[in-house]
Amino acid sequence: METGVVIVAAGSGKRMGAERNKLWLPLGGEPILTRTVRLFTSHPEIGEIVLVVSAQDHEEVLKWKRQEKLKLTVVLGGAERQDSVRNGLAALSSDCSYVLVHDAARPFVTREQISEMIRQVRRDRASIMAVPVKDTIKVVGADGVVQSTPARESLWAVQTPQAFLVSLLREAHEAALQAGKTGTDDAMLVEWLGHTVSVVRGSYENIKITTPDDLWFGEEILRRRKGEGS
Ligand SMILES: Nc1ccn([C@@H]2O[C@H](COP(=O)(O)OP(=O)(O)OP(=O)(O)O)[C@@H](O)[C@H]2O)c(=O)n1
Ligand SMILES: C[C@](O)(CO)[C@H](O)COP(=O)(O)O
Repeated sequence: METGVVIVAAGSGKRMGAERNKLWLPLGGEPILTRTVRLFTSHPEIGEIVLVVSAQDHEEVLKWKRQEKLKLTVVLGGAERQDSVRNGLAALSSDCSYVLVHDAARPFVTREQISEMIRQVRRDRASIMAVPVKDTIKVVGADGVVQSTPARESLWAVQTPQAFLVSLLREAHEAALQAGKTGTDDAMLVEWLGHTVSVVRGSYENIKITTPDDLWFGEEILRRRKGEGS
């Protein structure tokens, strides 16, 4: 029962405000993109890798793939993250039974966390990585006035990898496409089918590089890990 990964890297990085896709920015001296991809090319339990990239990055990624002799499939993404995931799913081989979906903008996931998600999805068919929120979260209306304050103990900040039975995720994406619904993560689409999604407690280090300050946090995470010899 093959496990694959769809790594989504086809965004434009608008919130980073860089001149090109944020994933080419250096982190510890290596582009975020290549750092994240190597986490999976070096993982013994990942049998297949599909990397979803933008048209602007396509040629450069193919050149890097050839230079590094990497076994991965490169496909083009879409307007929304959901479209990119769908394109990645379509490129998975027929013998891939389980899939992890991971943001290329999350270069700090660990080998052990990837293994944990693979174990969990074989039991639960749908599982996500998340951490309990530390701040109080409020729902605020367009008028800038607080509408409600959900109980913090029930709130988790969702990360990736998110892991699914391939057939389940394909069904969820097809249903969302037919309904014209867009979710901000893949688990939402599975939840809309009424399927349960389990949660694996992740790490606060598994940040998504989104805005410039995340680069500083990221360099500090690398420094700390280097000091710990990991
Ligand atoms: N149409 C899209 C949008 C996003 N992503 C990917 O999904 C991950 C999470 O998205 P996000 O952090 O929002 O990246 P961007 O969309 O590039 O950032 P922004 O929203 O600031 O433009 C990233 O690895 C991004 O490359 C993608 O593959 N296809
Ligand atoms: C999937 C995700 O990383 C979970 O937190 C997040 O929803 C991605 O959102 P983005 O706006 O596409 O970065």
